[in-house]
Amino acid sequence: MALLNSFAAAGLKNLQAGWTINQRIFVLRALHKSAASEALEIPATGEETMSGRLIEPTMPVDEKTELKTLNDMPGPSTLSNLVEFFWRDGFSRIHEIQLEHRKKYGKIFKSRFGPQLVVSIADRGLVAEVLRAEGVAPQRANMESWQEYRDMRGRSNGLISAEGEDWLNMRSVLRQLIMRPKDVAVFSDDVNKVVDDLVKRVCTLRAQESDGATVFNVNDLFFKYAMEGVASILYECRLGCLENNVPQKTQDYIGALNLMFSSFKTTMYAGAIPKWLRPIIPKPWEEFCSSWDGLFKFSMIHVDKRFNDIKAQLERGEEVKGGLLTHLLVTKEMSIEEIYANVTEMLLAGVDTTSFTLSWATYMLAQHPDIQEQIHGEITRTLGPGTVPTAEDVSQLPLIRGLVKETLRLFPVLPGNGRIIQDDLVVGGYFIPKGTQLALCHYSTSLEEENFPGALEFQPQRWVRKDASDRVDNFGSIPFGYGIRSCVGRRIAELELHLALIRLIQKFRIEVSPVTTEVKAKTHGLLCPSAPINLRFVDREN
Ligand code: HEM
Repeated sequence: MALLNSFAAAGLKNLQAGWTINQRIFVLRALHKSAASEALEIPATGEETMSGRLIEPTMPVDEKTELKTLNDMPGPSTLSNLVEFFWRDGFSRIHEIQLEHRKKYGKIFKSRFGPQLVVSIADRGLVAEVLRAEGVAPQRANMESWQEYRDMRGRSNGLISAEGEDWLNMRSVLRQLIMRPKDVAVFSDDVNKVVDDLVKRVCTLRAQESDGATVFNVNDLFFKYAMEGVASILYECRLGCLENNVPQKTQDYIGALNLMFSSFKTTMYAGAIPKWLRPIIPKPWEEFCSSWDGLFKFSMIHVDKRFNDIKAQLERGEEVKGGLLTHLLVTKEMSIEEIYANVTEMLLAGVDTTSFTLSWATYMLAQHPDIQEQIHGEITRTLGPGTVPTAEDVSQLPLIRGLVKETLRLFPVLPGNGRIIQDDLVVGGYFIPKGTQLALCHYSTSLEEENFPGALEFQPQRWVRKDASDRVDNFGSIPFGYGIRSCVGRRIAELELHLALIRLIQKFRIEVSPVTTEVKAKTHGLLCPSAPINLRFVDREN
């Protein structure tokens, strides 16, 4: 017992790496009763969630419980995965495959991709267990190709690609600056100026069409809005994305970004193709490097410019004022290389994610005119007609927040997320050894009827809290992740989304254009529209 207690005290971390699986299972079984429920922070039975249902304890604390191993776990064979992904274009249907596999194999299943084994978790309670058990520096995925590029060019890592202590240090700097709504509320005015330009751009684009209302492929427009918005915060300057003539440097950057995403499969292969094959198949790696070169170059130009402006101001004895970048440059909490890497990776993470969410949200509004009217009513009643909203106003507009949450529930930009577990773990009755790659199936849990009654319906009001005791932390839908490694840009994204949507709904009635056929989601790295979404923006009377 003393032995067990000392293990329990040291947590699961101390399970010796050199032990056989059976030895580790033995100790975990013994720990099961005494400590595992604490170590894994299993949610208490009866914990209430937003949908009013209970999180069931998924690891029954029962003496007779036998832990199963990965060998016992169901899942598709390597052959069927190969057919699914390479023959049936599974890369663009990863979200659908999640649903199919959940139905066929249950809440937890394994898949093999060549030598790589992935354990998929497709259940709200199990996802909660995994994320609540995370250590101080969780690892998302294997970032070898990102790391190789950075080593080759002598570049630092940003938050997305960093691990361990490096990541922890940078995360603790950024967390204090942008993780709370009130931290980002100071960017309201800057974002609102970008929203002004978005509204003007809608008017310019629709005026070019014969009906004076249609904007074709709204994602192009929202991509430019998201890039301009996030750059106004990260670089503290405007890029001119929403102007008629987009400046050449900005166009070059957009080209690099598109190369990174449009050749998603190619860049994925860049990581998957062994190094010795590169002389024979050089293109994926070359494209991967050249798009990173473009992204870094663009960030460096803007960071250096701000650095030189600050230096000049200091030399003139002027007070230096500014936002996030100014803070990082002045306090030197990060090295200049770390600043380059972080703004580069944040810009990369912050553009498509936000623009796809805006495309889906406006598409949903157009398809549900009654809901659009309810939201318009809430905005008008709360703000008065035509008032430009600020970040503070958003807390008074639960339906706008519900609109964003519901959009991200139905279309989680990251349909799945990854973790490489750093300690042996027991989840769903299985022993999963340290180092295993987990896939958290957010798309599938978001569409689970048990988690969200009427799961396929668009119901922003389901997120409106009835009173303060109404819990909203539903692990069924966590589009920004959860915990210490969750999205650091969440508050920035929400600010951009809320302010843009309020203004668009205030000014326009958004309708589906007759030339739009039903648009479904496809996976292209992120969950994105499979066809252009064309919408009509009709002036409202008020
Ligand atoms: C709708 C918009 C967005 C969504 C849905 C989203 C979602 C996510 C998700 C799911 C993760 C992984 C979390 C995890 O592993 O637990 C993530 C990570 C991250 N996101 Fe976002 N994101 C959005 C916008 C942004 C924006 C605007 C920025 C930057 C300004 C940003 C910067 C990042 C960074 C740097 C990380 C890595 C954090 C880390 O590893 O510490 N994201 N995001």
